[in-house]
Formats: sequence, structure tokens, C-alpha cells
Amino acid sequence: MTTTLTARWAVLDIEGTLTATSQVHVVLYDYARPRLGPWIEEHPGDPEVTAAVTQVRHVARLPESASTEEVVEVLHGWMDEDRKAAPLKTLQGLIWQRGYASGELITEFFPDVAPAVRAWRGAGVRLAVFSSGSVAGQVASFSRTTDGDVTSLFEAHFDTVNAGPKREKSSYRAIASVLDVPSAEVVFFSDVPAELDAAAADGWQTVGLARDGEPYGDADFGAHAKIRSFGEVAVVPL
Ligand SMILES: CSCCC(=O)C(=O)COP(=O)(O)O
Ligand SMILES: [Mg+2]
Repeated sequence: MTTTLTARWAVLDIEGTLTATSQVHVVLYDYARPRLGPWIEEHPGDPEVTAAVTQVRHVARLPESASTEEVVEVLHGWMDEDRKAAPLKTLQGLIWQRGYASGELITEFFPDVAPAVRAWRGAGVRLAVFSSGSVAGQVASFSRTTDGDVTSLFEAHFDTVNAGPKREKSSYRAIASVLDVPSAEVVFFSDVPAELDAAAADGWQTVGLARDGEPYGDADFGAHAKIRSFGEVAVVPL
């Protein structure tokens, strides 16, 4: 059965919603892990890199003199515990950008994703992304997928830097305000119930992705709509 939702914007999470969790935790994290140290060493004059490294030292309470090796040890620890820390996400995003540009990385969406988002977009629904992955990483990952370059489908990208943490209502308020629509005209798709709770608290429509074999496949989505695949829902414009 297909459920039809009416919304001006559909905002999509990535990990567990568009791609398998392993696409991020295995493919992308394994790509970034050995490249973090060399990237920091090779970009001493890049203000984004130096700001991220300074932030890592600050958050991890390392001395200002802490070496790249010590910083990388912290970053690897954060990756092991999947901590969505902004400086880690910034550095990963830069590394992934290069990986996608060089053809070493390709994003594999769940098979139901591309047909659905193309149909929603074709019907006139506007599309955006809200992920813990940096905006740079998001755009790079959409530029080279097994369904082709899908960047032109998405008009806006949000991360924990330009919107805020994904489990806080204020982030969804900020996004709705940038999109310039009432919250009720936005529908958010995510596999994480706490993210849906935060979006709903701001008045967004919410849909939980309970995908087979994924970490939240058996989660309790409470009052949120729940689907197992995008094939179960149609989004049409207001
Ligand atoms: C190329 S974007 C990678 C996504 C990422 O780094 C991540 O942590 C995914 O988090 P999400 O908020 O999409 O669940
Ligand atoms: Mg997710």
C-alpha cells in the first residue's frame, strides 16, 4: 500500500535512510581513516583544516602543542564510536570530496531511493538533505552514485554546522526558517527516532525508515509514520 503525503519540501537523512549504514561506517570511514593524518600534514595553510584541528585539540583537551599523530588518534577514536563531531565531519568531507572526484568512491543508494526522489521532484516537491556528514561531503557523495549524478535534484543541504545537532528541535526550526516555509509543510525522513522526535517537536511531518538489516530496522517509531522502503510513500506538493 502507498501512503501519500503532501508537503512543499522533503528533507532527507543519509545514513540508514538513503544508504546502508555500512556505506558510511565501512566504505567512507575506512577511506578516511588512513588519510586523516596525511591530509592534515599536507594542508597546513588551509584555514578550514587548521580550524578543525584546533577544535579537535580543544574538545579533546589536548595541549595546543599536540602533534598530528595525537590529533589523529582522537579522530580515530571518534570514528570508532561514531561520534558525529563537527571537526571530524569537516575533515572527512574534504577527504571524501577528493575520493569522489578521483573516482575512488561511489555512493550506493538503496534501490528504492532514486526512483522515489525523482518522482517526488518531478511532481514538484523540493528536496533537501539534513545529515551529520558535512555539506561538502554530502554534495560530493551525491555527485557520483550508482544512480548517476543526483546533485541537481537537491536544492539545499544542511549539516550540524549550518543547522545544528540532529536531535535538537532548534536545528529543525533553523532549517524551516532557511527554507522559508511553515514547519508543517516540510516532511523529514530519517531512520533515527530521536531525530524524528526533534523534527516533530518543531511541527514537521515525520517518516521513520525501518529498513531490513539496518540498526534501526526494529526500532520503535512511536507516533511517527513508519515505512520499510521509499516505495511505500508518495510525496506530492501542496
Ligand atoms: C558523505 S555524507 C556521509 C554521512 C556521514 O558522515 C554521516 O555521519 C551520516 O550521518 P546521518 O546524519 O546522515 O545519519
Ligand atoms: Mg541516519
